[in-house]
Amino acid sequence: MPGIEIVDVSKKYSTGGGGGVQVLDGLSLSVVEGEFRTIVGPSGCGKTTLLHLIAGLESTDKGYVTLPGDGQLGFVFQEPRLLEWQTVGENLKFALDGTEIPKSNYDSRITEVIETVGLSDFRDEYPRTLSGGMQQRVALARALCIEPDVLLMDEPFASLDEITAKDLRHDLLELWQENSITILFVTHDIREAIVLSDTISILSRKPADIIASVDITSPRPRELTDDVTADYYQRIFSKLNR
Ligand SMILES: Nc1ncnc2c1ncn2[C@@H]1O[C@H](COP(=O)(O)OP(=O)(O)OP(=O)(O)O)[C@@H](O)[C@H]1O
Repeated sequence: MPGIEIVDVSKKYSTGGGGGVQVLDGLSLSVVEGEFRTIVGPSGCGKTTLLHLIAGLESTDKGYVTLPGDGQLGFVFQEPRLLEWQTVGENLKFALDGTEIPKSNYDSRITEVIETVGLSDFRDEYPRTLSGGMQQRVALARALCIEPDVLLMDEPFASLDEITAKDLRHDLLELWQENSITILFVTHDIREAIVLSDTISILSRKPADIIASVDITSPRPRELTDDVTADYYQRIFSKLNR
């Protein structure tokens, strides 16, 4: 089934001094529908730019992107980016307002998604009263409540402590397995990528190209400390470091 198709995409940012920064130059990538794909690559190579182009937050100079299903898209950033003056429930309602989902379904949808991320008792709380990990759970709930076909995740666990990140990785995999969502995940953490992904695509320095895509075939659940994780790490790191 067609998933995310990124076809011959180029992007150059203009800079103050003229010239500009060519971040992507004819990049193509196919992600199968329902796949969990992770992108790793050197800092500044264009990973966030790629997610922004897929989400339509930036426009491409050349090439195009197609999405599976109705193209409904959820985005989870490194920071939760919640509306501080709205409760957890209101934050989700705000996201639903941008969709075709009938208003009469909002309440049940919000109840279901908040329960899924384990925050049922916090629906009427304001973000500032929640820990960083709980806020990131709300951000995940907000992305999920719109019934996305695609979830784009830009280093979503990078600012969390390791225990919280581990819990969230576990929950994310469960959610992904229960709902047929195509996930494109960006991380600096190669071991995190191995624990989560079906396939890891390694980007070069900018203008970014795909150096290699490595299928992770070991059975889930996987741990950061597994021997097989260490083997994949060596393989991926050596390609990344070329
Ligand atoms: N709006 C912008 N205007 C000009 N240059 C930009 C803009 N956004 C990003 N860049 C530049 O484009 C390049 C790619 O940035 P991007 O954030 O996509 O990389 P990244 O791989 O996500 O980086 P990191 O891993 O450090 O988060 C960088 O050199 C960055 O400075």
